[in-house]
Amino acid sequence: MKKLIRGFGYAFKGIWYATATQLNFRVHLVASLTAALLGYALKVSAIEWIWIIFCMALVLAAELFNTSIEVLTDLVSPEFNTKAGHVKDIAAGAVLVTAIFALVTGTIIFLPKILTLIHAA
Ligand SMILES: Nc1ncnc2c1ncn2[C@@H]1O[C@H](COP(=O)(O)OP(=O)(O)OP(=O)(O)O)[C@@H](O)[C@H]1O
Repeated sequence: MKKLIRGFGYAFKGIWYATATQLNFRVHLVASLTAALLGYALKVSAIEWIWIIFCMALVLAAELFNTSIEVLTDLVSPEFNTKAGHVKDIAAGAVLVTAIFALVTGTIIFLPKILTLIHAA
């Protein structure tokens, strides 16, 4: 049990490290909070909540993996190295793919509701 709790501690330490050092991670946190507030305000359905939460988890987890890969790359290859550059670029590309997916999903969920509100006003 103690080991399990210690494991959670390490995981939160990692999340805190990413929050403190990565501007992109903080941007994704703010975007997640904004999506949650929009979801609440626009009374999205249970299925839509699942998609919103899935997008949040996907993007934040991708950003955590990206941060981890950046740290490991800097450790293994502190000097300029073309392959180290590729490793970081590919990891950043993976985050971009998840962020685009989240943006498209958010647009599909929120845009019709926002347009309905605008037309009703
Ligand atoms: N050791 C390296 N060798 C070659 N290219 C690198 C190296 N380190 C970084 N790069 C290039 O610079 C880009 C930015 O790297 P950097 O480590 O600054 O990441 P970042 O996304 O700006 O994150 P952060 O600013 O949080 O460290 C990489 O995507 C890669 O193209």
